[in-house]
Amino acid sequence: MLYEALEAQARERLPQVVFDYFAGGSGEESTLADNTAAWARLRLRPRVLRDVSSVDTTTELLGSTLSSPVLVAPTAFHSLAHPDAELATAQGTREAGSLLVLSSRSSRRIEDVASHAGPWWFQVYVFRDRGLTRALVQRAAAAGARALVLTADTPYVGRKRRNRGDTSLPLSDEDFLANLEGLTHRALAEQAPDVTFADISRLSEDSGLPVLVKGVLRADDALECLHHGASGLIVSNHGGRQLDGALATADALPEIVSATEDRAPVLVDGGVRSGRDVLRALALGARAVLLGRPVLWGLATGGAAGVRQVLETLREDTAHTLALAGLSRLSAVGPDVLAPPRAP
Ligand SMILES: Cc1cc2nc3c(=O)[nH]c(=O)nc-3n(C[C@H](O)[C@H](O)[C@H](O)COP(=O)(O)O)c2cc1C
Ligand SMILES: CC(C)CC(=O)C(=O)O
Repeated sequence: MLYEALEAQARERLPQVVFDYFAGGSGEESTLADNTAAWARLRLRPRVLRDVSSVDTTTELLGSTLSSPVLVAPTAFHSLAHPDAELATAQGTREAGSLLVLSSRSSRRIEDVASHAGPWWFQVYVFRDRGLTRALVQRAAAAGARALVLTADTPYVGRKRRNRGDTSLPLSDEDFLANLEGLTHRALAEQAPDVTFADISRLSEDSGLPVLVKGVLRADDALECLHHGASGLIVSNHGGRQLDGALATADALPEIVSATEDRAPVLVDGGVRSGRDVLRALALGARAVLLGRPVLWGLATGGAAGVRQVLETLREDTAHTLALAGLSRLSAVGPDVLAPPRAP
């Protein structure tokens, strides 16, 4: 994996409670472990004798041109990793030619992050107060977000073995509530457990933006999201932080790609740690992947430059992998790149 040494450096630098919050998963952490293992199970079938003297990793996604099919996943509270927090993440992501999905739980204000960002989408937690949610997505739209990402897998926050919840984190109220104007108490900032498919079109109407749904692991849910107006899907189990025992995203992706038949882009995250994993995801039909924890390790160890380096390393490794697989551009990647599963 590309990021083991970087993770070790971040572990040395961060307070234990913060490292555990970033690195941990819910329950027994079985889904967390399976996310990486499931990518590794997929074996590649390289082509030979193709001219791979130049490899193009650029891609277009919902109107944004990106240097590679790797986006930054939404993660909360970047002030825990670096004093410049999401401002640094936004800058590093922009410099790498990637796209930032900004968490609702950012520790800097949307408008301030936007002024440092290239293309960005806004991740939405629907709060118990729907008026607060509406105000938030309208602010995001006004600040230049190009899409919303509705996180669907977090009606309640998964219980982590390593942490006793975010109350143990060294976060000021100002950082905790950066985006939630007018809220004076953390308890008011809880997610709504009664979010449904109807919220997809509501968010789109309130903001005027396309909505992607993140956290989908089943074909029937994927189709229901499209029926309710979703413009894209993100196959995700929240990096193994919500329902432990949920299937790995590499195992969920094929049924969703097959059911949705190119009607909307399908993205995936969870345990993507190399160019090989990026190629595997694309071969299963994903349009792009999102990277979670490695970006936090880059931020913790090097601020904006660290984030940029994490993304550039993966872009370079993706280009190298494509070349070794005999592919000179992303549109040449198809299911034939994967070998049939080995008999158990
Ligand atoms: C520390 C941390 C905070 C996260 N915060 C959010 C969040 O605010 N919103 C969200 O939709 N997903 C959140 N996620 C999930 C990520 O968007 C993503 O699904 C996951 O981290 C991808 O897996 P990876 O870390 O293995 O790359 C968080 C993940 C981590 C590790
Ligand atoms: C504040 C949390 C809900 C952020 C999150 O999604 C996570 O820690 O996984």
